[in-house]
Amino acid sequence: MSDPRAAARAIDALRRGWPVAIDGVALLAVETADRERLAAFDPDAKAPLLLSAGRAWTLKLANQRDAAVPDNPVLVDRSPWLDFDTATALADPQFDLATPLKGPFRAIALDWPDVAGAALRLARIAGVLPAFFARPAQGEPAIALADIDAHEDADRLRIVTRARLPVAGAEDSEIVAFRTDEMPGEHVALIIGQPDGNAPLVRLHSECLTGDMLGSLKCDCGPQLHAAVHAIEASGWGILLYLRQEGRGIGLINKLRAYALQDQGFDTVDANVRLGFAVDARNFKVAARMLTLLGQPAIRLLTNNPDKVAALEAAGISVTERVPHKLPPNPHNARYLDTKRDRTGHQL
Ligand SMILES: Nc1nc2c(ncn2[C@@H]2O[C@H](COP(=O)(O)OP(=O)(O)OP(=O)(O)O)[C@@H](O)[C@H]2O)c(=O)[nH]1
Ligand SMILES: [Zn+2]
Repeated sequence: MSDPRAAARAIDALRRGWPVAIDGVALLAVETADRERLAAFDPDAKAPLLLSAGRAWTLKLANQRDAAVPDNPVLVDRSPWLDFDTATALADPQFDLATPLKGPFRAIALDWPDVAGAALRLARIAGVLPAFFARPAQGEPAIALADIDAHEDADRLRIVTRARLPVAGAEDSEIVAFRTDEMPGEHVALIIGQPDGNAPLVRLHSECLTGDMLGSLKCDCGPQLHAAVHAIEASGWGILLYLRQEGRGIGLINKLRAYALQDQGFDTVDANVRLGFAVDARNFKVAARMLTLLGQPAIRLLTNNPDKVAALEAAGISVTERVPHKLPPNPHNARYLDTKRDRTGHQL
């Protein structure tokens, strides 16, 4: 039996700088550790460092091993000069340009690739940098791989409450709130208008605190959010899903780290890779589950992103039409939109 609460406890531990054990491997997150915690975790200074494929590639470590499988995590041998500060420099890309790294570093065989992948996933869910010291477990709070799967299982989402919610531009609207017992973010659906027998016009909007709330001009999220409400209202009826998948699923802090890298000149794709994350870490099964709970197996989708169509179709939702959702660029987001068109397949 998998236990999603075990994953919730592990995520909490990572954020507090406490070690966790996944299937017999003890892991200490570099970001939330410090010298004392590292010394307590690994008194002999032998524990190697686990890095994501993207981070290892950025540091030119990935090609030393597994060149054929560039998505694989990499284990870095614990040389005497790989102390806590150096590990931080390996984990955190913000200083890559300013501080040429010490070395040399050596990638060593990773006998537990599934555990490594699970650890990096946990880091993403916890919103910390994907880098860990690793050694055999010695009684740390344990989780199994299946616990992490259970934690992210979209089928655990359920409707908790619903209420009328008139919004600007769509007064005949109802909000429906969804959650699982363990996951912190509550997703919501705004049902705009009344079902009229036609497939609803649906928008999947991923949370963007900077764009949705602060009026950031770096992206197109704020204008897209408001334009979606108007487009759905004008279409007769439909559903806006507001998904708590900030920063394409890497969380606010890591998105802002990606922004800091963009300040150094990297684009939105390379910034995610340098941090050690997937370019898009969102799980659109969440959206499919919400539509299923709302009784909508066939929809028209408002998006420029063919991946969203494919992900919904793969999760059993029939997308009968893709409706473009383009907003005019501004001087601050023009490069971002160009990158989406040129590198992530957006139809812009
Ligand atoms: N990691 C990261 N996330 C970003 C960045 N800019 C915007 N986001 C997030 O991207 C999400 C919005 O996704 P977009 O890629 O803009 O658009 P999309 O939803 O994939 O596609 P459309 O449906 O066509 O709009 C939100 O969660 C934003 O917080 C960035 O530079 N880095
Ligand atoms: Zn945004």
